[in-house]
Amino acid sequence: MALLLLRNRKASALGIPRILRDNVEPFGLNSEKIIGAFASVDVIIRSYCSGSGMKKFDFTDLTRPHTWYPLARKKVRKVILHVGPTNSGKTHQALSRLESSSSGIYCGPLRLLAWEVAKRLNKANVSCDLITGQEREEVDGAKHRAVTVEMADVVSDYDCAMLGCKTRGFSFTRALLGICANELHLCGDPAAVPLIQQILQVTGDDVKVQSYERLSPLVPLNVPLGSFSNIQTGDCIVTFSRHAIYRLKATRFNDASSEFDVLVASDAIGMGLNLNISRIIFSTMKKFDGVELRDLTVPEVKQIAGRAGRYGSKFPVGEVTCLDSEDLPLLHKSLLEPSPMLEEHFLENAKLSENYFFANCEEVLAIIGLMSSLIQELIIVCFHQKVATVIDQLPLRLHEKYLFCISPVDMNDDISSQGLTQFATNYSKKGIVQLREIFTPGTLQVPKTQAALRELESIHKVLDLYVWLSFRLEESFPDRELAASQKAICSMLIEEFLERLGWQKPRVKKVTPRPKLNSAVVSRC
Ligand SMILES: Nc1ncnc2c1ncn2[C@@H]1O[C@H](COP(=O)(O)OP(=O)(O)OP(=O)(O)O)[C@@H](O)[C@H]1O
Ligand SMILES: [Mg+2]
Repeated sequence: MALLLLRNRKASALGIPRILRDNVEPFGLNSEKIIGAFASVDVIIRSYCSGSGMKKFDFTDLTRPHTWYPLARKKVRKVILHVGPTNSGKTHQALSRLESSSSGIYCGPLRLLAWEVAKRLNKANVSCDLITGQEREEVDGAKHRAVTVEMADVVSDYDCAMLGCKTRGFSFTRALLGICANELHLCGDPAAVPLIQQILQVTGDDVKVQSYERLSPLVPLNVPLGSFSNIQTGDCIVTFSRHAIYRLKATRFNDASSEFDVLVASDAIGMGLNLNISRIIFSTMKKFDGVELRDLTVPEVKQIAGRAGRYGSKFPVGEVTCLDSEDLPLLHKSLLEPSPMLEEHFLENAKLSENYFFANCEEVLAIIGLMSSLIQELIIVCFHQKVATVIDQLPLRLHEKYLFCISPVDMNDDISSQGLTQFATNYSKKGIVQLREIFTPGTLQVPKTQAALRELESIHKVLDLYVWLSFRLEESFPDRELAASQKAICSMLIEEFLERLGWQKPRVKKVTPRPKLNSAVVSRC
């Protein structure tokens, strides 16, 4: 599901918004101001493009998204909600069930988690594919798949499915409603239960709640870290921006003579990873969320703090503290408070960058009213005006325009947006986009300045975009391997740059479950 919002004058950029605009009119919405509606992008785009199903699908009735997944609706799914605090064995229990099933799919919020599950299943001789936006590792004869949630398969029939409950907006809702499985396991905070129950009320599924208790203690400390000289082996310092991670790695812990085994991580670490961590240290309790610098929420604090002292790890008791003493009260308070029940906070939760806007909140809310119980799980899919404008000029078919519009491109980054434009232009002209004609690998070199570092990061994004497109337009983007190897070189050169700043290269480059901690970095994948 998505809320499509575009400026009126861009209404025809993709053709689709006009259809939506025309069809939301019966609701009495003012199409001059708002051209949006909740809709299943999947269903709309696919049925529109294929020319089939359009007659059957009533655009004006957006109130019954569960009916968009007829395969799942053929079953009365047994849905098990595994709920409890962090480190209580929810994932372990659900995965055990997945492992023993005859066929299954795991949908995780993070690539690392999908990777961890694929590894675990394959190790247990349960062949399992790994599928994310940017990679596909298929195992012969596999009846199991570990995927990132946006890749959830809603067109196959599984015995068992598992869905990580750290929400990812519409992808999560689509998977929740659309996965066709005899059993569906969800793991998460008790605060999500009423909402999930409400969402699933209309599906006829059989929903059960299974509660868990923490398996090992987590102790909030009364003393802050104060100084980095107090860092100990097993510590994990959590920060909220990639540059802060680099800075901390480079200037604090990574002295070549340092004996410390320390992990520097972003908040992505909170999404269920199992690592050997003795003490979590919040470098700050504030996070820039794309709009403003705000305090961490109760669930965020709990999720991140919950990485310390994982059951079965080297550290049977976890500790948590902050770098600065002034942050301790918020830490302690957050750990004591129950997570707020998930409610309808659509507009507050929706984040818009300067290129987007809510056309008319009252009217948006009128539409939202149609979907009341689902709102929490919805996110806005805004077709970026810049992308739509660029793509609309090109002689592409609708589904191709749609694909370029939803591609993971950072249009605020000049090099990335140029990359997308060039890919789309070449594709429309020649039908084939050869990376070597666009990109000269020889130009890659170790950056010497912060600006050069940013440029290299942008090139990495462009290569990533190429890989993403190559999975969707395989024949037209044939140089996936070259792109992937160049991406690896980019990462190496970035590490090289950091090393020159005094950062000690980690012995473990990829964060694996329970790695030897040594200044590894976990960031959102
Ligand atoms: N019954 C068990 N036997 C052995 N190990 C277990 C068992 N239950 C949990 N564990 C281990 O304890 C650790 C924490 O469990 P798990 O990851 O399932 O917690 P969780 O409740 O999903 O936590 P989070 O909310 O942080 O994701 C994992 O390393 C897991 O393998
Ligand atoms: Mg978990």
